[in-house]
Amino acid sequence: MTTDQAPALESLLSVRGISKAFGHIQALTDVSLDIAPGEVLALLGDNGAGKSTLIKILSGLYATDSGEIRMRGVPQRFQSPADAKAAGIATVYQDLALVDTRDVAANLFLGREYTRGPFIDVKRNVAESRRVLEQLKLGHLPASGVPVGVMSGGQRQAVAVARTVVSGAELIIMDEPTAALGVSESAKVMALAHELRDSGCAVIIISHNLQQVWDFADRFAVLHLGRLAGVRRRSESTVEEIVQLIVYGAAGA
Ligand SMILES: Nc1ncnc2c1ncn2[C@@H]1O[C@H](COP(=O)(O)OP(=O)(O)OP(=O)(O)O)[C@@H](O)[C@H]1O
Repeated sequence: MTTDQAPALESLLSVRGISKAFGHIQALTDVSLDIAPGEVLALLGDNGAGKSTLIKILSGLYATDSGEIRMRGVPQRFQSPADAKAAGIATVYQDLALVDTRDVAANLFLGREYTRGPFIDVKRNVAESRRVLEQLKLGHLPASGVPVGVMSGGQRQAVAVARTVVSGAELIIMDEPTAALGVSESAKVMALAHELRDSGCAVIIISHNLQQVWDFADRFAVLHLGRLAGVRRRSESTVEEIVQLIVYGAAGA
């Protein structure tokens, strides 16, 4: 049995001994986890296992009761989502938070547009958007002229992910990215995680669906009743073992 806690490369994010309670409910107990640049980690667990709580802590939405978060070895104290963003962590929630009436370029650069004097430099924003879309192998998406509201679920997800790249994020957290998607769109979104990884970002994907993430994640971290039940490298584990961790909190149970 492998308990592959630390990745081979130097950690980008290092979480040590995180605990969090809501009143009498202990949502997380002593969770420690590492993720390296260029790695895709799937965060798995049954309903109520603590996935959302952990992600909200990493996103600066919840404070921890105890434990430590480091980015590139530097201790962090997130008091707001802005703090987590400033540390290089971007989270794509299921609502995607896109402006449906605006095009891709407007969404990618919302609030950080290139300007020329007092005006938004639309040409440059579109050109930079094309560059980011190409980088993520999303060159088929129109950078301008088409409101994102008319795009498919998978395309909108891709736009939300591309926006995290524009923001300069190093760790991108995707919260159930395929929950509302069909099989082929899901596969495209998961492939996008590989593009992020290949560009040196670290990616955490939260999922209920092990089958969907199995082929795409390098490692699997399983939460069970608020505790880290195990971390496994895909190359050294099986679907059956991960399912046991999810359901029973232990392999070979
Ligand atoms: N804001 C909150 N107030 C009180 N209890 C909470 C709160 N958020 C989460 N919990 C509780 O903490 C535990 C962990 O919940 P969490 O949402 O993190 O799990 P999850 O793995 O994301 O589950 P799901 O897959 O159903 O979203 C659960 O018992 C949940 O009821």
